[in-house]
Amino acid sequence: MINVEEAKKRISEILISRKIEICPISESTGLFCAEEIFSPISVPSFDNSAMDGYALAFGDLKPEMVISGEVKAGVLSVEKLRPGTVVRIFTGAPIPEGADTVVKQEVANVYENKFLIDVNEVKKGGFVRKAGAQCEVGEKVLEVGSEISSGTIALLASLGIEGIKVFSKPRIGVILTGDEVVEPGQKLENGQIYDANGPMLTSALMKLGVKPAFVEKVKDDADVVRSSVERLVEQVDVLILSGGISVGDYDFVRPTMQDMGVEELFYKVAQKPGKPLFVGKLGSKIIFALPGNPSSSLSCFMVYVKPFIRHFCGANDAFESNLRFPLSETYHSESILTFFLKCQLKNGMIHLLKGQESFNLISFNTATGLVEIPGINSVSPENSNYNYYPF
Ligand SMILES: Nc1nc2c(c(=O)[nH]1)N[C@H]1C(S)=C(S)[C@@H](COP(=O)(O)OP(=O)(O)OC[C@H]3O[C@@H](n4cnc5c(N)ncnc54)[C@H](O)[C@@H]3O)O[C@H]1N2
Ligand code: MOO
Repeated sequence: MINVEEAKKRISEILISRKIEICPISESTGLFCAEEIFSPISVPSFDNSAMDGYALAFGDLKPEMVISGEVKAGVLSVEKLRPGTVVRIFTGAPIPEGADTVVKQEVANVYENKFLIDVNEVKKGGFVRKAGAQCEVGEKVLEVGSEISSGTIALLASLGIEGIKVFSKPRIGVILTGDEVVEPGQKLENGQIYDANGPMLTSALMKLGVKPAFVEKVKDDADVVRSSVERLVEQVDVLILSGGISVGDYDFVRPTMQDMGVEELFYKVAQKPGKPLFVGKLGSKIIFALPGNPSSSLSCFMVYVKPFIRHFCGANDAFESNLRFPLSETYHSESILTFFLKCQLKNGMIHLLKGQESFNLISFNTATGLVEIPGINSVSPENSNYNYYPF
């Protein structure tokens, strides 16, 4: 059995080969950039007004000046400013040659074609958005591995970029084991339970922008588990199994991995829930076998599978889990295991919830995430910071 830090380290060291594709920017939200982007133009590409008002040369400023013309946004050619005069100007309109300052209309008085101003209200260069203020031509604006948000898309669009190279999402499939597990909608016979892990893992994957290639339920039968894994692993980059990974007579997942020659990266982590976690490699395929209890499955997903998938998707910060918050109460544990507890993050504090058993889902509804309580101390004091994993 290894500890949580060692398990995280081994996952962060898995080598993967990502694919790259070109994507229209409008379809790239949530993907990760696979190239450095350098601005093809300066933005703004011309000096322009930040306000509706009047443009003038600060050196010519006088309490009374003549309004000699008008410039509106979108005009393609603009006359030079006549010395000693002002021009009416609108937000986004080009600053005429000879002008260097804009006065917003709220502080000016206008009488016929006269512009009247308290000169103390005017700041040299005021309300002029200079060419290149956002970025200069050739300036780096995006790093490899940065996540594309609506804001990123606005930035790329402002540079006239229509498509970018992004990392392809991995293909991921889910296999659920357990003879007792039935689909919602079916009648529950004695000894049966409804499948919580299938919908839960699907939802957690969808949140990462990955639609599972399949979610297939298999019987607790050695031959069926093996033939299903052999067939389905071919279809994906990452295979996730739920259940059947413990030591019972009907837990066939680890023996299957051994029979198939899957290289075991680790099995069993000193943690609760989720101790019998298996991670392995078959050629270029990565296999996560998560324990069947839903809390154990979700906890292992959040702590190990999620960062790995984000890494596969191209995120450059996938393994930097720096969310740490103080506990609202002291937590006592006699265990050497690291605990991942369902909690609520409220007003910057972590509040532990009732019903922490790994079969118990009642607090999943109100939980905002998990908190990691290291197993080395028997007392985890309130107000100290602990790793937090948001759902
Ligand atoms: N002798 C030992 N027994 C167990 C150990 C151990 O160390 N020695 N570890 C326990 C721990 S910890 C866990 S966690 C479980 C993990 O067991 P498996 O991964 O083999 O999972 P199953 O036995 O198939 O199922 C466990 C539990 O979860 C329920 N389950 C399974 N699939 C689903 C699903 N899709 N939706 C909802 N619930 C599901 C299943 O009915 C079981 O109750 O092993 C302990 N045993
Ligand atoms: O540690 Mo198991 O994962 O109790 O539920």
